[in-house]
This record gives sequence, C-alpha cells and structure tokens, in this order.
Amino acid sequence: MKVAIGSDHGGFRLKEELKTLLNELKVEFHDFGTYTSESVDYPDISRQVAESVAKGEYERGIIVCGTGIGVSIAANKIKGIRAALCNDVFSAQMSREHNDANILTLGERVIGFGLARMIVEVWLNAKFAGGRHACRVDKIMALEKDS
Ligand SMILES: O=C(CO)[C@H](O)[C@H](O)[C@H](O)COP(=O)(O)O
Repeated sequence: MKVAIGSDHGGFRLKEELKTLLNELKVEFHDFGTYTSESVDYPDISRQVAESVAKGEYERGIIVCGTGIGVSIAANKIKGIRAALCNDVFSAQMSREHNDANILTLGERVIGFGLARMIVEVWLNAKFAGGRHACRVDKIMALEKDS
C-alpha cells in the first residue's frame, strides 16, 4: 500500500512520529509536508494529500493538524475523498469497515503519540466490510454529483 502523509505546523511532530511508524511497518509513503514547525495554512497541505489520493497516486492518506478538524473539512471538499477524523481506535476501525475512509486525520494537540500510532496501525489494516455499507457509501459519493 502507498500512503500520502502531510500536516500543518500543529501536526508536524506527530507526522514525523508517524513516518517512523510507517517505516517500521514497511509501508511506502510520500511526505507532502510541512517540513518544519513554522506556521503554514492547513488547507494547502490537506489539498495536496487529498488530490493525490483522489487521483489514485496513493491508496490512502494521513493528515495531521492541531485537532484534525481543519484538515478533515478541507480534504472532504475534494471529489472522491472520504476523510475521517479519528482520535480513538474504535472510530478508526469503523471508518474503514463502514465508511471506506480513504483519508485518516488526527489531532496532535488532542491525543498522545502512543495512541496515534495504534490508531494508524488499526486504520491501515482494517478492511471495508461492503454489504449494507456499500450502498450507503455510494449514496455519500452521489452527494458530490447532486449538490
Ligand atoms: O485546523 C485546525 C483546527 O481545525 C488545526 O488545529 C490547526 O492546526 C490550527 O488551527 C492551527 O492553529 P495555530 O494557532 O495557527 O497554531
């Protein structure tokens, strides 16, 4: 699996930690920045990660900001993206099984690094359950055309 990862300054330290985790898990990734703790605008990074996933260049994306909220809102504006803010393990698992989330967002100012690592590992391994959830996800994606 190829993963796109990114953060703003508020998520920079956690993004760096998650890169270590991805290396440990032998998951291929590309870091879309930010590359320092200097202040940047989270929609710029979120857009780059989300567009790369929407184009199919990367199967999944992980984006971190202070809360995970801003990057999630921004990513969900890109067609084809289902970004889920998961600051707990149960939500991470469900976001894959029920929602087929293709982007995970996290808040560095909300959770510790240990929990974040656990969330990412669960999220990367969880599979979409399909079945009754498939037509619900289809209905979500239809909203892009209908709105
Ligand atoms: O977008 C956010 C909130 O939804 C992120 O938490 C940002 O990282 C945060 O807003 C950045 O805030 P700062 O005061 O500029 O560091």
